[in-house]
Amino acid sequence: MDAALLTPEEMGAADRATIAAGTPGILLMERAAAAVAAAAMRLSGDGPIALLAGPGNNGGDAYAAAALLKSAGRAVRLFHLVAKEGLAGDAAIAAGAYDGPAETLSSFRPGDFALVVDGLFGAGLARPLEGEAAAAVDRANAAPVKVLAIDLPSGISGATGAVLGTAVKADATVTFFRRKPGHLLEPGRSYCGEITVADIGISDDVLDTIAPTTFEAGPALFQGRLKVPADAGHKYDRGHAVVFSGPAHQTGAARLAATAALRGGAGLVTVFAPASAVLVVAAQLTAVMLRRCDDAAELRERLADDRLNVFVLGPGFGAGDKARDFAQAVLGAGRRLVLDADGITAFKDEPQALFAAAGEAARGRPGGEPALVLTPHAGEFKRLFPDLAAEDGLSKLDLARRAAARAGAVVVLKGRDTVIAAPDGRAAINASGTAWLATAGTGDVLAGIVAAQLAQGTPSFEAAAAGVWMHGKAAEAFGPGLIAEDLPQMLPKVFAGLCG
Ligand SMILES: NC(=O)C1=CN([C@@H]2O[C@H](COP(=O)(O)OP(=O)(O)OC[C@H]3O[C@@H](n4cnc5c(N)ncnc54)[C@H](OP(=O)(O)O)[C@@H]3O)[C@@H](O)[C@H]2O)[C@@H](O)CC1
Ligand SMILES: [K+]
Repeated sequence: MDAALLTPEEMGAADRATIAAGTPGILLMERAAAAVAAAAMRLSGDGPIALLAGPGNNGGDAYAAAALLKSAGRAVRLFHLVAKEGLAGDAAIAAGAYDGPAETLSSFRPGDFALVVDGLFGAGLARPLEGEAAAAVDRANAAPVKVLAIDLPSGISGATGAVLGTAVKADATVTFFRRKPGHLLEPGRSYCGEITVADIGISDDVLDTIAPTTFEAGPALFQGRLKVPADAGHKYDRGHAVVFSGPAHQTGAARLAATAALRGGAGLVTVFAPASAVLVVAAQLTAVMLRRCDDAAELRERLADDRLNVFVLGPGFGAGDKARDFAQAVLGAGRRLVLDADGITAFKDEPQALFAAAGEAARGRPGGEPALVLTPHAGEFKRLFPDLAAEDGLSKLDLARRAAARAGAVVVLKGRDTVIAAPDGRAAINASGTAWLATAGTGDVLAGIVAAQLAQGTPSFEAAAAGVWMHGKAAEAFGPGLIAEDLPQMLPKVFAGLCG
């Protein structure tokens, strides 16, 4: 449960369960404030600190942090959106215990301070910022002053990462117990700066009843399900992945995916190429094998070999009838399929045919496990799910979840904050990677790495989450100047970090 991300409602439930079990709310607030004060000391040097306090418990944290900083001898001034008398509950108690200077938010001038601590809104943000609060945020953002956000930068939705009205651009954010989706989803992630998760004494046991369904895509989520090569294992224990190549003039994408599948841990990888492309592909492959596969009839013959357990279709393939026929043949044979790029586009006029085949294939698998993994970027997503893409107010998390449920597939909605969603409602947000991943061919590599995890027998949701995370880590390991070909070569480093 270390990977869990809590929605603001789930965080409220964690808070209430902890209070009901005997820890007073004001104690949680004091611990939260202690973590904020420690970060503020670190960030402010010896300079003066402004604390902005909103109308709820986020403001309460600001009052309690102000009291701690003041008693540590620091120069603090507090600016409030609502006077003390307007506060309730723990926030009122914290405000009552603070005896330092407090002024209205309209008199806040960021230039007077070394650090601004943002305690305007956190998990309780319910609508766009406006008026005095929005003006204060805009002043802070325009000034060359460091900002530390309490829980979330004010204006960022904890549930979706969206900016509501305007939002604080923080250098650092201190949150409590577990992060929220808004800390990892863009644009929220870019507004948070460096994120610290403070332990305020909420027990992990509360998660048993909350049963979170959103996670960070990282080892804490998938490591227990990942297959690492066994000491005495045979290459067939690690599966046999097949990547379909396009015609002779576009084989590069399949070769990239195939190399990535091999480096990603598949025991064997074969490229299936049309007769016209066989010589071109053969000239450029070594450990990856090659077979001719011209049409659906030939593919059905090849599918009689049930050691071929995972297929990648789409990179450089062409988005015509053949892509649809091949995808349906693979799913019809009950094999797992990573459908990417042209493979996705091929179904734009009849997505239901794909979803029906995916549903049928899943029903034939143990536990109804999804057989199809879709890896669209935003444009491809729109082709398969135009109504969802057009609907207002859906976060990337909502989009991927709704699509996964409809398609009976694991959906990997790609981007800087890739979301992986399963039909059962679980979703993961990836935070690994660098801006250098936005380059040609990296999607082909991702499809190959995901296929490798599937080939080894990792369940579809975890395999997709692991593949996305590894892909990002490979980019981080390479650093600047990355092109797609560099990613597979970085995978040994990623595995070294994972397997020790
Ligand atoms: N959970 C935990 O374990 C712990 C949580 N802690 C802290 O509590 C924080 C959550 O506190 P919270 O629930 O009081 O919400 P918070 O963000 O302070 O704001 C709610 C207030 O803002 C108002 N309001 C909303 N939007 C607005 C807008 N645009 N413009 C103007 N007003 C707006 C809203 O008004 P209403 O919607 O009711 O009209 C309500 O009055 C959390 O982030 C963390 O810092 C810690 O103390 C330790 C333990
Ligand atoms: K805040």
